[in-house]
Order: sequence, then structure tokens, then C-alpha cells
Amino acid sequence: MSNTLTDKLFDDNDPAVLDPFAIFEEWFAMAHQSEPNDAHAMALASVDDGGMPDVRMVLLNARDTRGFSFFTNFGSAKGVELLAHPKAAMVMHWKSIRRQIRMRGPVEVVTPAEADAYFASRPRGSQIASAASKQSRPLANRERLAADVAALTAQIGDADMVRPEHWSGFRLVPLEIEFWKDGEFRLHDRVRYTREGTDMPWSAQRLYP
Ligand SMILES: Cc1cc2nc3c(=O)[nH]c(=O)nc-3n(C[C@H](O)[C@H](O)[C@H](O)COP(=O)(O)O)c2cc1C
Ligand SMILES: Cc1ncc(COP(=O)(O)O)c(CN)c1O
Repeated sequence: MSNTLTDKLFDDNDPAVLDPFAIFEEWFAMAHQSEPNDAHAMALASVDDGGMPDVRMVLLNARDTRGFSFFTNFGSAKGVELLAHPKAAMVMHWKSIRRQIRMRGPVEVVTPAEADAYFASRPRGSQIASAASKQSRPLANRERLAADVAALTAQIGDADMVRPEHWSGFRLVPLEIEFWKDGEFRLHDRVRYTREGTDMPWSAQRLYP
């Protein structure tokens, strides 16, 4: 008899509703053991003013009982899209364990203190890069980027790098979390957790693969 959360998740004889954040942690820990790199990479989807979906990879940074955060340039395509339409979907797929987790829900901007703390933890080179890069806007050539980085580096000297206003984080607050585990002949296991709001209880539903 084994009793991982995953066993319970897919046990039809035990209808207990689990904490999906805890299941996430179990899978995420497994992924960290087996993925060659970036187990915390996720595809993040947003939508533009025309309703056209957009997607790109970001790194999952902080996570807690509120939700799942990532950091970026707020003038980037994703920044502009999420500020205008603060809802997102994300998916993580770990090839090494053949599992997928997807989530959807509203996004909120992290607090300045949270953004400052994460920014301060990054290597100085990354701090300077995110201040120098006008992410997602046209760049004439690579030389221009190098010159911008060099100018900023000289300007700062030995001073601490302060987080630029345009660089912060979003937190995806999931109202849906789906767990998918590969099965033989495409007969996968899927269970979707949903809740009506952040203060509402989760319910779970198995889905056809
Ligand atoms: C594995 C991986 C992780 C990435 N993580 C981030 C990230 O955390 N934040 C970020 O702004 N861009 C990240 N990027 C770059 C984005 O995928 C994307 O190129 C950039 O943010 C611009 O996207 P946008 O034009 O849709 O805003 C990452 C790319 C890869 C491949
Ligand atoms: C442009 C950009 N910004 C931010 C990140 C997130 O990583 P970190 O905060 O560790 O630099 C990445 C990761 N690839 C990135 O490419």
C-alpha cells in the first residue's frame, strides 16, 4: 500500500478532496529530481486587446498559498497584456516524468516588497540586463543592446542596483488546476480541481483523457 498524494488523487474509491497546492508540491519535487534543467519553467498564456492568445515560457519563482508568481518586464507584450486583461493560463510539462499541470485564473501584481526581494536575489548581471532591456520592443541590432548594458553598468558604478519600476512580478491565483499523468495507450489520468473563488472550497472531477 502506498499513500502518496498522487495515489489518493487518482483513487476513485477515496473521494477525498485534497489540497491541490500540496499535490503540486509533490509533483514539482519529483520534477526537480529528474528534469535536466528548468523544472520550474512554465508556458504562460495571456490574451491581447483583440482576443488573440499569446504564449511564452517564464520561470515560476515564488509560490505560496496565494498563488504562483513570475517576474518580468511590465512593458513587454505579456506585461501589457496582463495589465489590460488580468487573467492567465499556465502549463508545466515534465517530459522526464510524463506529467502535466495546468492552471487558470486571475493574475495580480505582486507587492513592491516582494518584487524588491526577488530582484535583490538575482545576479548583478541579470539585474542590469533587466534594467537595460526594453523587453519585446524592436532592437536595431545586438551592438545596441551591448552599448545600452555598458552605459548602464558605467552609470551605476559600485552602487547597488535598484529594481527598475518597469520590472516586477505577477501572481497567478488559480481557480482551476488540472493534474495529468501519462497512461498506456493514451488512457491518461486527469483530475481537475476547481473553486468559485479564493475563499471557496476546492472540488475535484476526473476527466476523460
Ligand atoms: C525556459 C525559459 C524561461 C524564461 N523565463 C522568463 C521569465 O521568467 N521572465 C521573462 O520575462 N522572460 C522569460 N523568458 C523569456 C520569455 O519566454 C519571452 O521571450 C520574453 O519574456 C518576452 O515575452 P513577451 O514578448 O510575450 O512579453 C524565458 C524563456 C525561456 C525559454
Ligand atoms: C528575460 C528573462 N527574464 C527573467 C528570467 C527569469 O529568470 P531570472 O529571474 O532567474 O533571471 C528569464 C529566464 N530565462 C529571462 O529570460
